[in-house]
Amino acid sequence: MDKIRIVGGNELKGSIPISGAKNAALPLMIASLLTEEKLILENVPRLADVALLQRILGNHGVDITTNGKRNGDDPFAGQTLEIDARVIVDTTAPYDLVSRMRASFWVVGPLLARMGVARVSLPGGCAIGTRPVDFHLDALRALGADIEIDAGYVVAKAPKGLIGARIVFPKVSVGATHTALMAASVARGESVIENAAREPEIVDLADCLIKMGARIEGAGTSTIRVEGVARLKAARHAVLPDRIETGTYAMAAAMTGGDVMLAGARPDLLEGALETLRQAGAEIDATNEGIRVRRNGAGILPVDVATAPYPGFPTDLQAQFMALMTKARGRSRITETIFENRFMHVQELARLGAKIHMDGDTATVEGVERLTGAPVMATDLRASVSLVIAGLAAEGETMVQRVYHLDRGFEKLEEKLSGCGAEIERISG
Ligand SMILES: CC(=O)N[C@H]1[C@@H](OP(=O)(O)OP(=O)(O)OC[C@H]2O[C@@H](n3ccc(=O)[nH]c3=O)[C@H](O)[C@@H]2O)O[C@H](CO)[C@@H](O)[C@@H]1O
Ligand SMILES: C=C(OP(=O)(O)O)C(=O)O
Repeated sequence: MDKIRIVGGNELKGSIPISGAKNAALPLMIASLLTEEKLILENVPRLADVALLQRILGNHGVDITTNGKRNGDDPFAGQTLEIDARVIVDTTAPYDLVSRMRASFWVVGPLLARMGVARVSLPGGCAIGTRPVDFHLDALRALGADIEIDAGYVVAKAPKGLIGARIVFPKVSVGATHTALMAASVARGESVIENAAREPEIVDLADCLIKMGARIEGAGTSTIRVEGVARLKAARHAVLPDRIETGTYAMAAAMTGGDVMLAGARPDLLEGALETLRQAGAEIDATNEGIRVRRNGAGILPVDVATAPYPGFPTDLQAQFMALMTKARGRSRITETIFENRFMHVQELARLGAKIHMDGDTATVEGVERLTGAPVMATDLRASVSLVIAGLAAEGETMVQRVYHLDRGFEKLEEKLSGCGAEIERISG
């Protein structure tokens, strides 16, 4: 298994290109199942999750062509996928594939809507909580589906097609909003989705569905109205920049000090998190090129945060922010309100000398003067990158093990950071 070796202490200086968003690319690829015509997606990140979803879609009969790289191409440019779901040969998404990635479960909505039947294994994904799928299933039931659980599989049937309905989510769910939006787009009649997630990735999916001919209003607000259409057609869409990758590198720059341009990043996608970073002492400026992050001389200030659905502080940046707070001048409190078990980075950060006390859903972090390098274990995607951020500021060598978690969501992480002066390398094995 590969490891990442970091020798901490260098300031980050330079430019980091921001990739397309994993959490938008995945539902966009899945939306291809809704049409017999070709969906062309640009700016798709090269990630393990994207490759796995290509395999899952391939299993359903979807044909995907990827543009190759030519000499002289920007090594960080995203890929273009031409996705052709003209024929669906199999409506089963098997356990061995779906159990490895949460988002793959979302094929259930489009398969059901288009084929009238779907058999999809219950999902896996980052082990950060129980993560049930009841909201997805209730949304599909509201649209007229008959759903049973059989031997670990969701078996959904709607032989006469889905019918528009009012769907009220009891709690904000990104994935269930994706499911409802995709299924309602081709249901008969009008649907209203209430308490919908407002994340930018929902807006990106809605924008692409609209290009495909869907009639959707209100994406980005809590109430989304969808007038179902008989069929969707070909479209071309570019995936929006990854706000979590952006926030992660912004925190890395705030942690090490220095001056970094996050090229291609969109500040409007993470205003709340950037404001929190400003309070922590980082200077942040939006420019034509992206977001410039600096921290010169002054130390890191403690800031309390609680995660919340968009536009609140993202749970996907909680671990990275905790890493930053380990070196703050004072005490901060970090509360996780979305997932009940998203603190696995705490004991690993402690190996580097961080002082963190847990009480229920809140971590109290006592900033320390110095962190010291140590062997640590990546436990999930964002937890892993929090260890990288801490390692960049720790004295001596940090060896991050189980980096396959990182490869799910961070494209060319070592190249991007070493390009800004970090001492970081992958050790294959
Ligand atoms: C691939 C992707 O985009 N993953 C993101 C997505 O995950 P995901 O879509 O899985 O997360 P949700 O927004 O659905 O989860 C929010 C909360 O709702 C609960 N819940 C969800 C669905 C359901 O049927 N029943 C239920 O109880 C979850 O356990 C959790 O407590 O949004 C999360 C919250 O921003 C992010 O951390 C993940 O990175
Ligand atoms: C939790 C995440 O991914 P997933 O939902 O695929 O587990 C994430 O992207 O941080």
